[in-house]
Amino acid sequence: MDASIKQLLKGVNLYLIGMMGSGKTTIGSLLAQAVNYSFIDTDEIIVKAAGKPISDIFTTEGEPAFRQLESNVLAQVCAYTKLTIATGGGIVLRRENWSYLHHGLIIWLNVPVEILLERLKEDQTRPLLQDPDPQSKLRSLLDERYSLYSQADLHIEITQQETPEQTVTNIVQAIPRVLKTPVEKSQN
Ligand SMILES: Nc1ncnc2c1ncn2[C@@H]1O[C@H](COP(=O)(O)OP(=O)(O)OP(=O)(O)O)[C@@H](O)[C@H]1O
Ligand SMILES: O=C(O)C1=C[C@@H](O)[C@@H](O)[C@H](O)C1
Ligand SMILES: [Mg+2]
Repeated sequence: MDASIKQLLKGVNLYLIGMMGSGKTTIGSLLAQAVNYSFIDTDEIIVKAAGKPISDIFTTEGEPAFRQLESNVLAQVCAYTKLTIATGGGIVLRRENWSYLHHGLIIWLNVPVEILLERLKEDQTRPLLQDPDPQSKLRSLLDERYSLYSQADLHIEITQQETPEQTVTNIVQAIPRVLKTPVEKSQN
């Protein structure tokens, strides 16, 4: 790892936000390795704790119950440092979650709907995408959430089919632009 990134980050957590399929889980794991952090995924923690897949939680307990579990997990993880955290696509929806996210550096993976659709066309694990018209569903979710995702500290625009490794390189190169020191971040 580049020693200057380590000095700059000072253990501050990296939160990946963005739409389902934007690559938070895939890229988060690689980004953690790149900056020598541990990796966690709020969706995975919820699935392990509940003992059932997210689609089952949505069906049996409903989306509000899932959102509460998500906030509980986020509240717990933000107490730790040196983490790269892949969040669920809807983490931005609750105002209280932002107070946790702002403990760290928030990175938005901004991926066009066409690419999301291509990645997720065979997917059955995302309950909100089990819709007769997944493209319109993704568009309306993105419209609803766009201004929320925009509140991230760092916007990573993915405009073409780039590899996860290229995206990680872009993120690592962009971090110094938004995080000169942790003090500056807290003053923004
Ligand atoms: N360049 C890429 N970057 C990231 N993911 C990619 C890329 N190309 C293809 N994928 C694939 O896209 C799919 C969705 O990625 P991933 O599960 O990481 O998204 P996510 O943002 O964590 O979604 P969710 O919010 O539903 O958890 C995966 O199957 C992943 O392998
Ligand atoms: O975008 C969303 O609302 C979701 C994304 C996934 O990460 C999961 O958290 C769940 O499928 C809901
Ligand atoms: Mg994920």
